[in-house]
Amino acid sequence: MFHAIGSADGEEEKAEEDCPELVPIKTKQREEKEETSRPGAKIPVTVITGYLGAGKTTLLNYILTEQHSKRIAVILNEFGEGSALEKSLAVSQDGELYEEWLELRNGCLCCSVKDSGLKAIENLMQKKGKFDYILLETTGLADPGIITVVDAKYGLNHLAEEKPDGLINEASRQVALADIIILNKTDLVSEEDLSKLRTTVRSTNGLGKILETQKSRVDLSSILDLHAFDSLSISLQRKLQNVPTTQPHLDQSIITVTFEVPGNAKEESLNVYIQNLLWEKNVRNRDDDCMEVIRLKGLVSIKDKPQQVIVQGVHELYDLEETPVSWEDDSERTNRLVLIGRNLDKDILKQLFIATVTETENQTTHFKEDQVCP
Ligand SMILES: Nc1nc2c(ncn2[C@@H]2O[C@H](COP(=O)(O)OP(=O)(O)OP(=O)(O)O)[C@@H](O)[C@H]2O)c(=O)[nH]1
Ligand SMILES: [Zn+2]
Repeated sequence: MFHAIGSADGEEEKAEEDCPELVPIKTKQREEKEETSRPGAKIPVTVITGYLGAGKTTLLNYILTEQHSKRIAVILNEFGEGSALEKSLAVSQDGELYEEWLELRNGCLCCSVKDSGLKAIENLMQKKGKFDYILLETTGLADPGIITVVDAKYGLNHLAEEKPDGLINEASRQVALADIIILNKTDLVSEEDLSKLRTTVRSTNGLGKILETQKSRVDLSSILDLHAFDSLSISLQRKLQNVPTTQPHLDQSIITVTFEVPGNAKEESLNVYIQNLLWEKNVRNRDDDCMEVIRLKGLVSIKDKPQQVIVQGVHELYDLEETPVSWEDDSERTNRLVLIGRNLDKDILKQLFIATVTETENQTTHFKEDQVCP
């Protein structure tokens, strides 16, 4: 999610006019109600991320110029000086400069912002009303609905890059967070190298859809329905069922762990389980390394709730969302979780979840209150 930053009292009145009032966060619930009564009322925001030069702008330009029936808004969120202007020019085709939204013939809009993505999106809502999709290019934001573009030629190097202090490198993090991973520039590598990259990417993120492209020319229908897809818990259930637990490809590398536990969890116990992983970070594996969860996704069964609940987590943020789908009967109730991260031990994670569901006291075995992970 975007964090609202209060706008400075400006000398520039024009800029202030363009910046609408920020909407308080408490409107979220109302919006969700609206969405259920009016399907499709929420516009999906997709973040396009990826290593320097992987092909993000190429992808956006492709979307902006390709003929399709969708109304798409693209926000180029460039943080570097100068590059925004360069990109604007590249996109506008006729060389027209814009600070405003640039309308393209195929029903798309494009805009470049340097600071808050939120400002640009709200601006867009006020001026243009309805869009099918909003795409946002960035190198840093983390939010569900993420497309990561990977350079087929240098991707493996980026993924293997070692960071000081054992930190997770940026390329791995981007792949771990992605819903869709585009292996771009396939023209530059042999089938053998491509297959190595595919295997590494798959072992990092067992959940995401992998696509292969040249010049980021991807089938648009396959990348534009990320949120729509997830809100249907039936498809999520089917999708999660096919996710395998992966083996670490490199030492200390990110893997995907998945398991299923039948039964109901009390909402409070479920929160404790998730918070121990994402917030307290006090769950350790057999080597006493802290588990680091980057992404968490699941379909869970909560005690006294007839509906299936989706849990989504990205780094420290997570939320539980009731779906409109009810469990058919009690025998069917089951929890399916997918966790992507480092030092993950499937057995321990599953055991802890079983303890959560059955409310036995073995919760403490792998939690060390006094030894919080960095
Ligand atoms: N050979 C080859 N080159 C490509 C392909 N896709 C993109 N490129 C080139 O790769 C370079 C970088 O592409 P961009 O789309 O600017 O990459 P980006 O991710 O937006 O880059 P930054 O914004 O700098 O991080 C450009 O020169 C593209 O023309 C491809 O499939 N094959
Ligand atoms: Zn770019």
